[in-house]
Amino acid sequence: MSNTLTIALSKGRIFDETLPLLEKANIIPAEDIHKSRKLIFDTNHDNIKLVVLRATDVATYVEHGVADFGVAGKDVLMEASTKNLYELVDLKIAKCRLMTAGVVGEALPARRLKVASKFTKTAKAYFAEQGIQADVIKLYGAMELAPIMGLADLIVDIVDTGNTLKANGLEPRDFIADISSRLVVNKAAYKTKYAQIEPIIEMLRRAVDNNEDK
Ligand SMILES: Nc1ncnc2c1ncn2[C@@H]1O[C@H](COP(=O)(O)OP(=O)(O)OP(=O)(O)O)[C@@H](O)[C@H]1O
Ligand SMILES: O=P(O)(O)OC[C@H]1O[C@H](OP(=O)(O)OP(=O)(O)O)[C@H](O)[C@@H]1O
Repeated sequence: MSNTLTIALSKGRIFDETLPLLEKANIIPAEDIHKSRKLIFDTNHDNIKLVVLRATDVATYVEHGVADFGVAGKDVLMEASTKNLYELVDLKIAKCRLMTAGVVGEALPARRLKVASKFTKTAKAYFAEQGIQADVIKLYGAMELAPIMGLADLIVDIVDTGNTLKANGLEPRDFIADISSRLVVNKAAYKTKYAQIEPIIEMLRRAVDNNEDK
């Protein structure tokens, strides 16, 4: 059995907040990941590698066990297949909310709603739970356009400052979930590589607590 540990990360905002946490767990990339076109990176440990993926692919790599653990947003995890994953640590980074949003001041129509989102599974579950009839349309980005163009009555999207909604004439409506990034571990790897993984998890937990105390 290989004793290499592979950690899956995604570029973007999670990455920038994950690196300082990893550093506190003494895991440091051997080169500047931002300046490289590479996808696999060595670290200061011979047996720890980092792979850099799209945010939505991190859970897939860990779910299939080709990465041992990874960092992904709760929004992405709620959409993903996670039966082979443990969600072990709330890293409390990249915090935001998942919300519905619509055109400022516009009332909802008295018919089945049209909802556009990248988060279709979560959106369907949310409207079903509320007892609201809704057709959910899958989009891959720029969801704010959908209500403006008449593709949808509402969107389900991430809201932090609310600036993106405001800039597009939209307003937040209903809260769906608090989002932050989570450390996810492949269930089989957690058992077979426990001795390697557990100290790293413990250091990350401590790093999160230190961040919180500041
Ligand atoms: N405005 C925000 N504030 C805080 N956290 C956010 C915000 N937007 C997204 N996130 C969190 O950061 C994660 C990654 O977002 P990022 O914008 O870096 O990637 P992305 O553009 O959604 O992914 P990709 O384009 O690779 O599919 C999201 O899954 C979410 O958990
Ligand atoms: O409430 P705000 O502070 O404006 O943040 C919300 C925006 O942040 C995210 O987009 P991001 O900036 O990551 O761009 P992208 O997902 O479209 O790449 C999200 O998709 C929202 O559009």
